[in-house]
Amino acid sequence: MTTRTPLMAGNWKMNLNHLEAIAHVQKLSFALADKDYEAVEVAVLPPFTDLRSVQTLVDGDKLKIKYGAQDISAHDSGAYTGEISGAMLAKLRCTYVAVGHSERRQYHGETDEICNAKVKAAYQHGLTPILCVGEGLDIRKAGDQVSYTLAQLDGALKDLPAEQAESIVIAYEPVWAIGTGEVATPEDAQEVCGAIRRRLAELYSQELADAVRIQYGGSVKSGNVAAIMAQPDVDGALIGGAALDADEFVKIVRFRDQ
Ligand SMILES: O=C[C@H](O)COP(=O)(O)O
Repeated sequence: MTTRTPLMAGNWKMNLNHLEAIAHVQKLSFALADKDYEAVEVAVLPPFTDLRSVQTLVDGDKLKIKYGAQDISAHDSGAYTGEISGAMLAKLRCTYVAVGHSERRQYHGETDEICNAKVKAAYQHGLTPILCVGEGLDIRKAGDQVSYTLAQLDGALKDLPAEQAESIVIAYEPVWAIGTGEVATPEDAQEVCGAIRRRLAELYSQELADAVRIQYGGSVKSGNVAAIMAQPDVDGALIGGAALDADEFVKIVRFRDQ
């Protein structure tokens, strides 16, 4: 049985400017100790404009916290106004990049095909994608959450070689639970995260499926994280609102103490 190190990643969304980012990461780094990093991988996903400041702080103080971006262009360079390439993120020494967050899908029309191109762009530049999948409320009410989410997974992983897929992180985020306070039950999270792992085994191999980390995201807080993390196929969380409060985020990282 593969041991998967949990990944707790804070997605700041469009919050905290570069000065606030420095203060926030400093607060996290003062609070987190070596034993936290031994038990859990900790990452933050700030806005693009914060990344250089976060990089300087992390490099300068040799912090163990990882960081990444919330999006990546499917293109390498050129006339794509407003976009940020994988090469630019790699130059900032990002580890992770979120791909296909439901807010990108909803407000920016990102399809599974675009997510597939972005996942490939991330690997091309040595970045690890955190691929977000998950159903909306109508799909959940119809009981189609597993088939819907697996179709998103299939689309985003199309033609992705096993050597790349083995390091991907999948974030299962039911859209109805994002920012609503409506957290999925631990059983809801396990149902879909378990199905994702079985699909990875079908698409690749059991060994690869056992190695991939699958996060849950959607109204995760210190008060509910332990029950979610107790599920066998949940290997971490993608945290939005609660990641903006450093004390709360640290408590989530220390989910075993809750
Ligand atoms: O990326 C994070 C998710 O969208 C969850 O956000 P939330 O914790 O505010 O519900």
